[in-house]
Amino acid sequence: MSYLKIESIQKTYQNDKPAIVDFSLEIPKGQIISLIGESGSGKSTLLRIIAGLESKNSGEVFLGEEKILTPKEKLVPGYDEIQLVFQEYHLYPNSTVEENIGRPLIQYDKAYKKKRIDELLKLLGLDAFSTKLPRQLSGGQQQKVAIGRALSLEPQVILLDEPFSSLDTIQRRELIVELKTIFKQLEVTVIFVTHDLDDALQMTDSLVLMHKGKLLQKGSPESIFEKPKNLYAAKLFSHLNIVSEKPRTYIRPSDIQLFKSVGLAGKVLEKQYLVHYNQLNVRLENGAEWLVEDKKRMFELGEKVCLRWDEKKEISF
Ligand SMILES: Nc1ncnc2c1ncn2[C@@H]1O[C@H](COP(=O)(O)OP(=O)(O)OP(=O)(O)O)[C@@H](O)[C@H]1O
Repeated sequence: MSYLKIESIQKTYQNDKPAIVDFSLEIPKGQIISLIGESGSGKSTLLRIIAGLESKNSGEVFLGEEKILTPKEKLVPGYDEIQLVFQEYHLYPNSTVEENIGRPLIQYDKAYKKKRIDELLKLLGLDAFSTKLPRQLSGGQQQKVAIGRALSLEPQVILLDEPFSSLDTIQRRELIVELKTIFKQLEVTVIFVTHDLDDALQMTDSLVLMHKGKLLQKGSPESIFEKPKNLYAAKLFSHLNIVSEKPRTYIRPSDIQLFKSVGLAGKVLEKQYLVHYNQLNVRLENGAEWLVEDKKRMFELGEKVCLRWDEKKEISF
């Protein structure tokens, strides 16, 4: 049974084009999904609507049986059960780590508060930093404090709005792996908003693509990679080379094999060393420029290279 149910949400900010267009999605309890979309596609607006922090023109959000009310319908907007975490940590700079985590528990019994803070410090590996101030921590640790604070009220749903964007790649990867384990352990339902496909894939194998306010495609990375719904969905995964003799047909660099002779001939214009291959920019005889992957690092600048691929790998729209 779906736990978080988003039904036909429509949202237009005043005098503007629609930010969310007929968006529906059902997420089972404890599932982690990544919501991917370019800037302005409506991701943050959708999260705020789910959290009950933003008005909408029509549609409903349900958490289990409970209908999520908008700020106009509820005296105190938002829900303890649904917590939003942002890119900016919004920590209290003069409060310690444990004080920051315990902030939402201000009205709770002292003993419970202490127990809950200790649990979260341990869960997040922040025990050693409990009396430190936010500025004494790394970016990744500060974000963990913000997530600890969001977890303090034992929410059912965590909405992560590009929470790792200000961290460097290594910090981000480590934090994603760590948090994924924690979220699974807590059986919390998570929507992870990002514009970075790699981050999304590290977090989950359940993707939702959002484009211009609409749900474009959802499913596993494999299914979207193999059958992208449009050019935007396809390009999220890799560059696409245009197969010029066929209308609206493309081939991915990773699906092209390179040979010294026989195949579509071209000349290496540029060579870029990447971790697993050299990326070549090849000018074909018809003047088109293609990106290909030289996995054996065989070809040099100016050299002739011949390209072949399986037609079944071509993507057409
Ligand atoms: N408070 C607001 N008032 C008016 N328009 C807004 C407001 N917030 C967002 N918008 C508009 O709604 C659309 C969706 O914005 P939103 O921030 O939800 O997208 P996003 O996918 O989260 O983008 P980003 O990745 O840049 O944060 C954009 O056209 C944006 O300009």
